[in-house]
Amino acid sequence: MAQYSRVAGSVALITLQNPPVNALSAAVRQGIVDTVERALRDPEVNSVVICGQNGKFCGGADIKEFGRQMSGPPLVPMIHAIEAGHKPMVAAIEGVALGGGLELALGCHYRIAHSKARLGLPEVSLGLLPAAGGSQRLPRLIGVPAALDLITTGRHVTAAEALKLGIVDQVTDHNTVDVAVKFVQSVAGQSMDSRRLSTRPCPSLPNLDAVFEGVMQRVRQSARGAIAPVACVQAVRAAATLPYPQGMEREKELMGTLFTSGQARALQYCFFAQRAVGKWSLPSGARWDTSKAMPISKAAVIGLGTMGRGITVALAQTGVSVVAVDTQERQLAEAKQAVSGMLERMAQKRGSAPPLGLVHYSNNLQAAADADLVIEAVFEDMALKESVFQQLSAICKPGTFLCTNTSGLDVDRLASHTRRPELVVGMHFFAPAHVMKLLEVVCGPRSSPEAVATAMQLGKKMGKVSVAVGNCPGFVGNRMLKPYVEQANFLLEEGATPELVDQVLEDFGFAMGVFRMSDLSGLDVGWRIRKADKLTDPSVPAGQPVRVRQGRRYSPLADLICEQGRFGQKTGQGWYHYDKPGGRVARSDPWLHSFLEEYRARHGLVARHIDHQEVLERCLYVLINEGFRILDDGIAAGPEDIDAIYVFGYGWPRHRGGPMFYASMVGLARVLERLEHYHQAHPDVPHLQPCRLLRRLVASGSPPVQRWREVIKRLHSQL
Ligand SMILES: CC/C=C\C/C=C/C(=O)SCCNC(=O)CCNC(=O)[C@H](O)C(C)(C)COP(=O)(O)OP(=O)(O)OC[C@H]1O[C@@H](n2cnc3c(N)ncnc32)[C@H](O)[C@@H]1OP(=O)(O)O
Repeated sequence: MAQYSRVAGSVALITLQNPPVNALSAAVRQGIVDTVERALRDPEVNSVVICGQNGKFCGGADIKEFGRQMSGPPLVPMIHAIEAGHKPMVAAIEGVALGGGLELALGCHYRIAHSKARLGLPEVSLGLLPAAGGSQRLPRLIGVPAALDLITTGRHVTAAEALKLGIVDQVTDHNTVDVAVKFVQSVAGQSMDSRRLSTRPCPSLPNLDAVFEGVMQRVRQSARGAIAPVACVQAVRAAATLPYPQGMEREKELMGTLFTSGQARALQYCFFAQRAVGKWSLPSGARWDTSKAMPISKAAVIGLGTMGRGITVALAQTGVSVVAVDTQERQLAEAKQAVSGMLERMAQKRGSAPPLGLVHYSNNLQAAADADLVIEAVFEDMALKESVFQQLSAICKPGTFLCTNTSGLDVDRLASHTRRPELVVGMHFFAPAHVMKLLEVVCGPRSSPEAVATAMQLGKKMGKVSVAVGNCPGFVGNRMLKPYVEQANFLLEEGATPELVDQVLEDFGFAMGVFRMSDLSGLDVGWRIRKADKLTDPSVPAGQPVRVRQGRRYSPLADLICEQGRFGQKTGQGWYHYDKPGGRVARSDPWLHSFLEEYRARHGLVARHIDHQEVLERCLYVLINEGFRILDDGIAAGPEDIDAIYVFGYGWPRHRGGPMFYASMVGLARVLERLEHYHQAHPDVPHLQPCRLLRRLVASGSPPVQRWREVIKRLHSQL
């Protein structure tokens, strides 16, 4: 809807009304068309201001309409009619002007923004391009390089930057609509010819071809297979090289390909998944909208290794006062330096003061006594964590939430070492904790709704995508990672190389293949866990084949690599070779290849040719299969939770929508058939055995991923 009113005698005020973000739904577009026509017709009106209800100009096209049959007036002629209008039109931008919202504003003759407004063309992050003339008007307004930056990254800019770039004509701290009304009266009656962006030439650029070639190369590299950024470059190129009408044709043609693509569906699914995970519910019935989160103004972080330091930085950045505790003086001193350095660098980038005063350091656990919430981040060792929880339980004031940053240990067991198990939850951050967007909030069977709500809210405040998950070894992310890494190791035994496996996964779109990723995280981490799980124990029962543990196939390859002191990047050697310890460029390592050959020979394994499809299917489908088990076990509430975890924490390519969405795109019947095939070939690998939920979903006709929750509910209610 759009409301029409007359203000200051001769100004028509058109207010977009579609809460919460005034998205351009069919009804809003119809409202704009009608009210603009009315304003142009009305002889009493000499100028127009367009604004949005509730301090938000417009969040763009209505994404919910994309999957449906289009109805209502299209955006392009609607915006064209505004631009062509003979009365001055001003966009009064408060809150946001994004996507179609900014394109609407670009059709206006002037743009006035509130200083707190954010503007951008984020269509690329939804697998689209600004196809309501944005790809043609913006380069004409601000030049090709700046337009390419905004359109290919989708980044939002502040009003101040928008003014500097020339996107807006004025920024105000006052009531934007009042300022716009005053302004539009001052230009009423003037010719708007020079203000119509579509009639302007694109500012010329020397070496146009070279600029576009360079940009295209960079964009292709960072896109990792995503097609929208490439189409965005092509559209801007059309603006720079073609007259406006032909440029618009090209924009439409490129959008036609993107609009119906699987990638656009995947990216739009991710948009809604990211929002859906905030609306958590637990098997106990506790929910996001009925559970009260407690305010956290003082937190404590215990253990200042890499994770503890990152968490401290992330908390301080959020404005939370932190007491950072490590009982080892040397570690404490190093952490102090590292945390201050990180805070200073981040502040310098932002051009603000570092919040150094918010962080206090102590070598005594007692310093956590009056914290509202404590995050334990000591070494990943159950006995050590148990002792810390026991002490915290005695030291902390009543009501302090006790959280653990464990990456997979039993949160409920830790809770049982306290006198307040209901206040214990997992807060599993990902390294580096001040950068990575994901937070798994692990809910034990005794965690109270308030504890979960508080951890979820704190995560949100820290800018994280917080996902509530159940308590089981590895939770969601690491539980699914285990069979994935295991398959990769089996593939090496059978004849693949780390280079082949990584290449296939990186071609799929992962930022890093499994072996490169393991080298980066440190191979010793997994080794320690396998030791704790008694998998590497040399006292494996006599006669037990060396490639079998606990009755199933086991590859000791990673253990043997660790025994050589090869822990990955940090030691300069792992699955790859690095120039020096801490080096980042992974090089193929002839030692590793000979080692694999000797290993196969020792175990009577004959290397065979393994094609890309097998690598991809075995690594991904086994991970997806575990995802179905997690859903069946109720450890994740829905596929969106798993997908958000993989996209935001594990480098899963966003344009593939997350593992569960990907499975639905491949076809559940196909995933099932391939798992059956591989399980038949490897009956000693239980993870390849298709899970019950997958079979039930296929039997139910493979419903779309958005309907899996219903099937899961039905399945459980029949138990
Ligand atoms: C045929 C097409 C031709 C032309 C091309 C034009 C294309 C487009 O315009 S595509 C859309 C471009 N716009 C965006 O990408 C903006 C998306 N929205 C956001 O980034 C954020 O929502 C926000 C910055 C606008 C607000 O953030 P915040 O205050 O944190 O709120 P939420 O993100 O939680 O959103 C609240 C609520 O609104 C829903 N929503 C937001 N934007 C849209 C939208 N464009 N269409 C439909 N719905 C939208 C969002 O899903 C939330 O809904 P729930 O409360 O139900 O979860």
